[in-house]
Amino acid sequence: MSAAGLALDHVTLRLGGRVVLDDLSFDVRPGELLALVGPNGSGKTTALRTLTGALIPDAGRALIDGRPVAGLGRRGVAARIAHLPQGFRSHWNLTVRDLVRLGAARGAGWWQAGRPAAPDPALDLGELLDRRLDDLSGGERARAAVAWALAAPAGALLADEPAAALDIGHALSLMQLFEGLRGAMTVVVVLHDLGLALAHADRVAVLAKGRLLALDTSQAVLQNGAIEAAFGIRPIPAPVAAGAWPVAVRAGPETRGNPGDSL
Ligand SMILES: Nc1ncnc2c1ncn2[C@@H]1O[C@H](COP(=O)(O)OP(=O)(O)OP(=O)(O)O)[C@@H](O)[C@H]1O
Repeated sequence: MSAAGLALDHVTLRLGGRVVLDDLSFDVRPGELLALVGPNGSGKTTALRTLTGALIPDAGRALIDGRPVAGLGRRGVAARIAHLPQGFRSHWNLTVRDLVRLGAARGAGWWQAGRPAAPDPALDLGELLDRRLDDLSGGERARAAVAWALAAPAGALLADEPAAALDIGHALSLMQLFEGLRGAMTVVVVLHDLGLALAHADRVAVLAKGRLLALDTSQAVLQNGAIEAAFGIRPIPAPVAAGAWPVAVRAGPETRGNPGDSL
């Protein structure tokens, strides 16, 4: 399966009477690693769920490879997109091995799914395969969830805060795993850690109040003021070697008040 191109095209979406996505448009190029960042409530999860067709826009459309998501059906979307929701939990207290098997059956059926490949070594699940999910730590469960998401072939992975529970070593391994998928798969990853986003993504989309402030390279979003405008903080490039954390993020005096107030 080839990497999928994704897009939101002038999407406006209301939830509970409030505009959550406000004329939001962006393209994700086939095979790129795109980080989606923005303050709490800025619409990141809603944008991913719109791309999967789980939420229907009031205006505009979501597209996979140029085709409206609405016309693909649930199975059509599942065959193309792996969606790892925020705080993923399995309904059953499976072993990690069975969770990965379940992931391999997504979009097909148990009877059609081949044997899943072993989880990527970057996920460090070798010792955990026969442990049950309820007996794992939050970060171990989060790594198992990524293995679930990647167990079936798909043209794109939409991962909502997959690194939130991970220690720094496992978070870096996860981002390296995503980098390794480049080209073969499109990856959209929601991250709260700006260091991870800026260090590893091909491009960074900055959301605030349901609007796109920037979609550009890390260098560009650091320089064009989008990070300041979205979060009310000042990103400071750190003097570290390439490949390490490229920025430190320090609160500035302008952090008082609500992020995005200047929009
Ligand atoms: N079912 C709902 N009904 C009403 N409002 C909702 C509903 N779901 C989400 N919202 C609101 O939509 C806005 C965007 O939510 P969303 O989960 O997309 O934000 P987010 O950027 O992913 O936030 P976070 O960083 O906190 O995970 C929030 O203000 C949220 O309260």
